[in-house]
Amino acid sequence: MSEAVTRTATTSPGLLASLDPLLREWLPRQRWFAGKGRPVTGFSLVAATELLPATAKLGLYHLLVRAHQPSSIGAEPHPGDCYQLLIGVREALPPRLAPALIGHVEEGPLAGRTVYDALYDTRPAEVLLEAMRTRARIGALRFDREAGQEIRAGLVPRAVTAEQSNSSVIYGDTFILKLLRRVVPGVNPDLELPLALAREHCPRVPAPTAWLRAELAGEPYVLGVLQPFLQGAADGWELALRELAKGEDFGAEARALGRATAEVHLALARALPTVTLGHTQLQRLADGMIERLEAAAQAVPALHPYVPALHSAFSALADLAAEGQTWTAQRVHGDLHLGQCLRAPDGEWFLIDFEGEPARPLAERRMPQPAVRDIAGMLRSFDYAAHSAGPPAEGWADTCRAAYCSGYAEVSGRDPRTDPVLLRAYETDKAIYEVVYEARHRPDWLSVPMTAIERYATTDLY
Ligand SMILES: Nc1ncnc2c1ncn2[C@@H]1O[C@H](COP(=O)(O)OP(=O)(O)O)[C@@H](O)[C@H]1O
Ligand SMILES: O=P(O)(O)O[C@H]1O[C@H](CO)[C@@H](O[C@H]2O[C@H](CO)[C@@H](O)[C@H](O)[C@H]2O)[C@H](O)[C@H]1O
Repeated sequence: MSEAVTRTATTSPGLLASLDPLLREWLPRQRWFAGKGRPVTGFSLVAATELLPATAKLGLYHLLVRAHQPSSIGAEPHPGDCYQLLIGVREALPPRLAPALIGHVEEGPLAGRTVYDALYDTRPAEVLLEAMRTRARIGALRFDREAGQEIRAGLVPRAVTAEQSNSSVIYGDTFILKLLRRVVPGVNPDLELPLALAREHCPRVPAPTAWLRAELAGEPYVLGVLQPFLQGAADGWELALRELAKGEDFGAEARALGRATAEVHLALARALPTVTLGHTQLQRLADGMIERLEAAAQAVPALHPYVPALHSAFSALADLAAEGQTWTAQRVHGDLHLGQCLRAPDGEWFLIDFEGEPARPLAERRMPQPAVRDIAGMLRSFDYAAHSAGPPAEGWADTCRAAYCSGYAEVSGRDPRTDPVLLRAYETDKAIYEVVYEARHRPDWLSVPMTAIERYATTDLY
């Protein structure tokens, strides 16, 4: 497949060829690399923009590269995922940048120089913030800032080193920039939903201050979002594990989280269209869940014995649809779990990361869905916490579940437990997603969702 390449005039055409052998080795080792388990057979350049001249002491390229990989057996041929890279070029790396090393270039325009992941370096990170501050247009890159939002010059950057699906830089404890790593064309919910919520004055989500986009072959790509940094905030996952380790209950926080989730859902339902899901749509929803179950069982054989029993959670949903049950669907978070909830030092909860499940197509992530989907994600997360450290703490998770649902009902007027079939279907679907996610990214964690799978396969609805 041929693809139009966008590059600024000064970008050398031999650049990608000279980086190719280094990227083949480096890219698959990154946590955010989505094509784990299949070799990278080559790259093609989607866009290249020189942000600092490579001839200088420090060069900087913004690259969008497509990684070619053989399709999984039986899967449709795929052009390969497109990744956003910020490549720094230096004579040699100072020791502080050693973990960011990509390699030493042997041939081509950068021969003899060292290239590295420049997001971890001060000057390149400053270049990005400055470009957003000044609403720069460089090559295909469009840096924008929300009207009325100011960015002070000179904020000092530091990269977030935690392993994530994307990569983030904090600027002076004032802002955090998330650079998306695997990028796809279209409207990205990670910018779309926080902007919509900000315009609804929803206080539970940090409002985007600025963003980076590209226009390539007539298609928009969201590449990054800058938002206020919640200084001193702790994420729900850390807090839950801390309370568990102390033998403390997390009910009050779970209730507050339920309230926060409902506030966000109500604001999303005001800001963006809602639809009623009738028989055909619910049947399609159940069919999609069944397809994912079957695909997951192909990918992770440990699921095989549970397939028939799990199937019944989805056919129960289809049965309700056939009886005439309907549900309202709206835009949702799409991948809600404790790690996506931040508690500020004053005790207020915020929800972040509206990208949805990164492995699903964008169009699917942007579809209105029953709000129960997010609730199921959080309930799974309490279960994860209860099973990830020490002996399983089932009672602790049950208290969290009940408190979270009650908190949600207090604000929304609807208790998720009044939809047990839908809730079970979504929890099962999420646990199946988690099995695949863990098998791919964190095999040591596989037993956590597998324990839930076993339970769903052998117990009735609550
Ligand atoms: N507004 C914020 N304030 C403080 N920390 C944040 C903020 N947004 C994100 N973070 C931190 O950055 C981490 C990664 O952000 P997230 O949007 O979840 O990215 P990813 O898609 O890579 O998982 C979060 O787990 C959180 O610790
Ligand atoms: O990186 P993202 O936040 O977009 O989400 C992915 O990674 C998550 C793990 O970091 C994964 O979440 C699963 O593990 C969590 C504990 O680490 C647990 O709280 C969640 O309930 C569980 O789903 C998430 O599924 C994945 O999309």
